[in-house]
Formats: sequence, C-alpha cells, structure tokens
Amino acid sequence: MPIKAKDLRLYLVMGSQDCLDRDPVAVLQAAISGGITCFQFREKHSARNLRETVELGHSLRALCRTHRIPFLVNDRVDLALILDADGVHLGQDDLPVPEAKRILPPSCVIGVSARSIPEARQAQQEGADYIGIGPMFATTSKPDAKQPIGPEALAEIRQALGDFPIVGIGGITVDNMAAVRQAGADGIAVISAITRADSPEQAAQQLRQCSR
Ligand SMILES: Cc1ncc(COP(=O)(O)OP(=O)(O)O)c(N)n1
Ligand SMILES: Cc1ncsc1CCOP(=O)(O)O
Ligand SMILES: [Mg+2]
Repeated sequence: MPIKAKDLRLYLVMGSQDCLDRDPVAVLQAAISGGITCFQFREKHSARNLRETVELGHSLRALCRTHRIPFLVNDRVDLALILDADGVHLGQDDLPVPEAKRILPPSCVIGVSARSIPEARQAQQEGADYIGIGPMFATTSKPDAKQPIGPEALAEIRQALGDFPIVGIGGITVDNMAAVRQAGADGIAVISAITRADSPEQAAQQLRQCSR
C-alpha cells in the first residue's frame, strides 16, 4: 500500500541508541500517545546483538500494529521481512531500490534519502514511495551525517518533484519545524526532539500540534 503524505506528518525514527536509559518500547508507546503518524526502527551501533535486535523489533512492530502506525525498518531489508514491516528506509549507501524491490513484497513501502535534485529524481524514477531530505539542520543523532542543506534545498527538491511525498529530517525541533513545512515538506522526521525530551509524549504532542 503506497504511503500517504498524511502518514509522514510526524515520523519518529528511533533505535535503542537514542533512548538513553529508557525502554525503547515505553518511548514508542509515549510517542504514539502523543500523536506520531509513522515509525522507523533504526538500530545502529548498539550493544544489542542481532537476536536482541529482532526481539526488540518484534515488540516495537506489535505496538505499531495495535495502533495502526506504519512500521518501517532502516537499512535492513532482511530485518524488514522478518518483522513483517510495512516498509524500509534506504540511504544512498544502502541497498539500491531495484535490488530491494526484487526481495520485498510489492506492498512494501520504500523510502529513500536524498540531498539533491538528481538523487531525489533517481529515487522517484526507481519507484521509491517517499523521500527523506536532510539533514535540514545540524544533528547530534547521526555521527556520519553530511553538512546540513537547510529548508531552501528542500524547497528546490519540492519544485523539481511536484506532488510526491517528502519528509524533512535532521535537527528538527518545535522551534524550526515551521520552516521545513513552509518549504514544502509533507512532514518532519525526528529522533532527539522526541527521544531525548523529558516527556516524549508531550514532545510528540507539541510537534503534532505545530505540524497542522
Ligand atoms: C526518513 C528518513 N530520512 C533519511 C534517513 C537517513 O537515511 P541514511 O542516509 O541511510 O542514514 P541512516 O539513517 O541509515 O544512518 C532516515 N533514516 N530516515
Ligand atoms: C537519521 C538522520 N538522517 C539525516 S539526519 C538524521 C538524524 C536525525 O536525528 P535528529 O532529529 O535527532 O537530528
Ligand atoms: Mg541508511
């Protein structure tokens, strides 16, 4: 089922590395109560081995299923299949979209990262369902992130792509999200604005209210 622009309104990206000493399942539950519209399981560089990652993934997936929140897996198509995910998110260094499509069921959503018009056009032509553009601003959640490109670059990509689902990511907070939406994003994807907030539920609620 293709992802709708409204599903991208408030997209939480998260793995256990983002949750400090909190239980990722509790953080996701709070974020869902606060109004997130999409979730991506992004387990990176963590102390968890693959077996533990799969176990956590099953719990997060079940929670999303109960609340009818789309559940996507970052990077790993094998994990997406194991967890019966609704989709995957692939970056420019990850599995190419045509290869992913050979393995995944046709209903599986594919999101692709882009930071330029050529990258975005290629993703669109290869059959991506949405594009994640960033980093918009400086981020501390991705040590290998490239230089921020700002909402101006997103506005140019929006113009080049026309009506196609686009989400901005990277350093987005309640204070700067308006610029990302005004540039033409259908929604925002965040890690720390929710996972590092004193109250992930209230943080999600506030971001959701501001993204109307
Ligand atoms: C919604 C969304 N947009 C962009 C990214 C970044 O993906 P990628 O460039 O592959 O980097 P990693 O997340 O794998 O470190 C994303 N994950 N989600
Ligand atoms: C995964 C990812 N891709 C580009 S920036 C980023 C990190 C976003 O995290 P935060 O919302 O905490 O800046
Ligand atoms: Mg990736």
